[in-house]
Amino acid sequence: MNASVVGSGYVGTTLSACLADMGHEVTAIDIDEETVERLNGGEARIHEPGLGPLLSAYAGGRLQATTEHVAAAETDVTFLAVGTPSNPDGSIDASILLAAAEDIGRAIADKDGYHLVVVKSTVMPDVIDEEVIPQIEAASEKTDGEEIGVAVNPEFQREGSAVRDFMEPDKIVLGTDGDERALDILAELYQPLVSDWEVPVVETGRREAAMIKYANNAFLAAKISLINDLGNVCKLFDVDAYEVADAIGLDDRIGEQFLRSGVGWGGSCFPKDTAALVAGARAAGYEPLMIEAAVELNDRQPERLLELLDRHVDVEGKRIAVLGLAFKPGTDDIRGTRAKPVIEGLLARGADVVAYDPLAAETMAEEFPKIEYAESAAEALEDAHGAAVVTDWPEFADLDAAFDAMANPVVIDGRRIVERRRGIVYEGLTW
Ligand SMILES: NC(=O)C1=CN([C@@H]2O[C@H](COP(=O)(O)OP(=O)(O)OC[C@H]3O[C@@H](n4cnc5c(N)ncnc54)[C@H](O)[C@@H]3O)[C@@H](O)[C@H]2O)C=CC1
Ligand SMILES: O=C(O)[C@H]1O[C@H](OP(=O)(O)OP(=O)(O)OC[C@H]2O[C@@H](n3ccc(=O)[nH]c3=O)[C@H](O)[C@@H]2O)[C@H](O)[C@@H](O)[C@@H]1O
Repeated sequence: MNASVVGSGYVGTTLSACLADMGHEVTAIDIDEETVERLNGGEARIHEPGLGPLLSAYAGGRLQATTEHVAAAETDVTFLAVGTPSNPDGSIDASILLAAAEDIGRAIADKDGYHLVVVKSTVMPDVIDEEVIPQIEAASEKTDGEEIGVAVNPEFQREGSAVRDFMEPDKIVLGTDGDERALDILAELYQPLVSDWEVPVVETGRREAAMIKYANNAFLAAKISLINDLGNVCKLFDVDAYEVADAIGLDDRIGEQFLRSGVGWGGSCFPKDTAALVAGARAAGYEPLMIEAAVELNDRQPERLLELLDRHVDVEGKRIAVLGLAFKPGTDDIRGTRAKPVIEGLLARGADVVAYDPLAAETMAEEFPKIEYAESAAEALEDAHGAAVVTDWPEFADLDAAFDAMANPVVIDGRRIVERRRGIVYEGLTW
C-alpha cells in the first residue's frame, strides 16, 4: 500500500520506517528541509534504538522524504503526526495540526478517488469533530464519508523503545465511526502486525479513539502517582515501597508495570496529556479530581527529595551533585524532567549545582547555563556535599568508589538505582 506521513518527529519517523519495513511504500512529508534531507540520507534527527537500521535499509527506496505535501495525493492514506503542544492553560494548541490538515486538504483537492486521512497526533475528541475534519473538508472541497475519510489512530509508543512498541503493540485502536472503506485500508496497512503478533484491534468511534489515548496516558501517570503516594506513606513507616509494589503487582488486576516509585513522571506527553484532560474537563464544567491529584502529587515529589536532602545537609554555598537530567534513561529529552524542579530548588537554597547526564547535559545547559556540567558521574561527585539522583541511568548502579571522593557522602536516590553501601548516607525517596 502507498502511505504518506505528515511530520517526521518521534512518532512520524518511527511510523514511516516501520510501515516501510512492513512492505509499504512510504512518503514522509515534513516542513523542515534538514529533517527531510537527513531522512533521505537514511538518518533521523531523533535517537531511537532500531530506527537507524530501518532507515538505512529503506531510505531512498521504499521510504522517500519530501517537503511537498502534494506528494500525498499519490498515496492511498495520509497520517497526520505533527505536534500538539500545550497552551499556557493546559489545553491543546491544535494550530500545528490544523495547518497540516489544511496542507493535506489542499494536496488532495484534485485527486480522483477516495483518500483516507488518519490522525495520529494526540488531540481531544472535540478538536477532531469541530476543527480537524472541517479543516480538511474546507481545504479539499470534499466531504468526509464520501470522497474522503478521516480516522483516528492514536499511538502508544514510548521514547527509547518506539520501534519495538510500534512493531509489537498491545493494541491497535482504529476510530472510524464504522466507515468500511477506512477500516479496509487500515486493516490492510496493519495486517503484518496483526497476523505476526495477534494484536487486538479495537474498532471504535473517532471520539472514543481520541479519548482512549488520553485515558491511557492519564491512567499510567495516575498509577505512578498512586505508587508514589503509597511510597511516601511507606517511607514514614520505614517500609520498602518496592517490596510492597512487587507484591501488589502480582495481582493481575493491578499488574506489575509502572509501579516504580520515586521522584515522579516527566516526558513530552504525560504532563501535556493530563493537563489537556484537566483543562478540557474543567471547561466542560467538571473537576477531574483524580487526574488533578495525580498531577499535584507529581509536582510535589521533587520537593520531597529536596526535603530529605535538607535533613542531612544545609546545602547553602555547598557543592551538590545532580545525577541524571533526562526525563528517563536512554534519551536526551528533558521535556517535563524532574531534574528541572530539583535544580531550581537547589538554586533557591543557594547550592552550587554540578550536574551530570550521559546524553542530556547539552540541552539542559540551554535552560540552566550557569550551573556546572561534569563529564562523568564520578567528576560530579568529587567534593560534593550531597547528591540527588533523578534519572535511572544504568551506569549509576555501578557507582561505588566515586562516592569516597565526596566531601560529605549523602546520596538521596529518587529512582532506586544506586546501590546502598557502607560509607555513604543513603536515603531512598520511598524506601
Ligand atoms: N513523542 C512521543 O513519544 C509520542 C507522541 N505522541 C503524539 O504524537 C504527536 C507528534 O508528536 P512528536 O512526534 O513527538 O512531535 P515532534 O515535534 O517530534 O515532530 C513533529 C514534526 O512535524 C513537523 N511538522 C509541523 N508542521 C508540519 C506540517 N504542516 N507539515 C509537515 N510537517 C510538519 C515538524 O517539523 C516536526 O518534524 C503529538 O500529538 C504527540 O502528543 C503520541 C505518542 C508518543
Ligand atoms: O504519549 C506518549 O508520548 C507516550 O507517553 C509515555 O511514554 P514516555 O513518556 O516515552 O515514557 P514512559 O516510559 O512512559 O515514562 C514516562 C515517565 O514516567 C516515569 N516512570 C515510569 C514508570 C514507572 O514505574 N515510574 C516512573 O516514574 C519515567 O521515569 C518517565 O519520567 C507512555 O508510556 C506511552 O505509552 C505514550 O505513547
